[in-house]
Amino acid sequence: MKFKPEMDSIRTHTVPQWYDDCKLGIFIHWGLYSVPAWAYPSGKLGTIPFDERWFAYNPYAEWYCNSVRAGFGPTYEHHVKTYGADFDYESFTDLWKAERWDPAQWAELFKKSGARYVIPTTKHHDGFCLWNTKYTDYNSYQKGPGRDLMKELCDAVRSEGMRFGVYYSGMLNWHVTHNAMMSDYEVHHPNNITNGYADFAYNQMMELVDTFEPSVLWNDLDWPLKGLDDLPYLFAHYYNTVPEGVVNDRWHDVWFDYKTKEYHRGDKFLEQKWECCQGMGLSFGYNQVETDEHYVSHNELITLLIDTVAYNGNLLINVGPKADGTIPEEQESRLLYLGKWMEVNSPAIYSTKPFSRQKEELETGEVVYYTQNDSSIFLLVTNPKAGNSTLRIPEPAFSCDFRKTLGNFGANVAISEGNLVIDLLDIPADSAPVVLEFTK
Ligand SMILES: C[C@@H]1N[C@H](CN)[C@@H](O)[C@H](O)[C@@H]1O
Repeated sequence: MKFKPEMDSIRTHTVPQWYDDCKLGIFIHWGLYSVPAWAYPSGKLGTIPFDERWFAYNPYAEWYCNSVRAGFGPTYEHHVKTYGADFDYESFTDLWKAERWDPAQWAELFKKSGARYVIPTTKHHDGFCLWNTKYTDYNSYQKGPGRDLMKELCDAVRSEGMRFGVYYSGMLNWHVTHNAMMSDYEVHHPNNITNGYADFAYNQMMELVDTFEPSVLWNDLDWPLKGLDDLPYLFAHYYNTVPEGVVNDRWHDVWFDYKTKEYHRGDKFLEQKWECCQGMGLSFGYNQVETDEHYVSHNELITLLIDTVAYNGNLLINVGPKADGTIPEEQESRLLYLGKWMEVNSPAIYSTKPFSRQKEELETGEVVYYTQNDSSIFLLVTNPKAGNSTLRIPEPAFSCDFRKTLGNFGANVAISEGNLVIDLLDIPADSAPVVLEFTK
């Protein structure tokens, strides 16, 4: 076995090329919380103080159970009015049927979006498992849909040639703890997390590795503090089982292959491989309260991908399916639009590296990004003006030859008075970002 259960050995693992090259993944938050599918769209993570103002007004619909446990606030009031004060969260297993779910349809849509990996929630904070785990009967095979949702999805994703990863909520399990979490401290120090629970989480993670051989282990929030000594054994087993596997950075700083960001992106890492995850709206789980205005626009989604890739990141964009197994039209429409853009412009995305410059904001309002591969430099112009316009880029970062535009628009390129001058021609109204390729 190449990897031994000791951190000196684990630290020899490197990020496999596939993960660096693929750039775009699909996150899926689907679970019991998809039945009520209700949250107060209070604001983006990072814009609201991480105290009661966040936890009792949580825009994350997948936090429904905790929001109700708060005992006050809009979600609690909605629950009492809709289901009654005595309706406990576990009873949603009787209402979750997934009656319209076709995993092949999901996989086809994700493939069309240009995504190359898919990471579903196998168990979110509520503790309900979406695979036929032997460690609890609180799972989708024994209850609710009566199906091994993860096995069906894994097979469908892989049959479309995409990689399958697993999200697991290691630190939180609200089927085990029963108090409302109303502070960041409580989230990272849940009471009642015993050695027994740490063993449960370890055993489930090992079961996920052996059952699915996932390309990504995406643990969330943190790992049970009583189980930190188990992690070298988990990582060694994982890397020996899945040599091209990667793990994220939410394991109590014990180890990571790549760093993660969630919604707020701040300073990017650039030197360190990273991944940004977020919903298309304010929530990961489907929230029936959200309308199109809460969602990033179609072009903003593409810019999000560009702004991530230009800085050495991957974008893990989330899909929140409805309880019946259908994907909300607003989300499907954005994935198809992204996929159409990728059909033409993916050479500037897949298998690229950051350039010496990543982003420039021009005086005329356009924002220009750069990526590169071994033979080309790509210049990606977000929010280009409709019709014909001229971009002036002072002190250009390169003087190589303009090769072509990617897409149905024209461009004339010249160096003038030390500026790279680009005439963009025939840009449609409300255009998606446009890309020009230069030869090194
Ligand atoms: C991807 C997101 N991670 C946060 C924890 N930072 C979760 O609390 C949230 O529900 C979602 O799963």
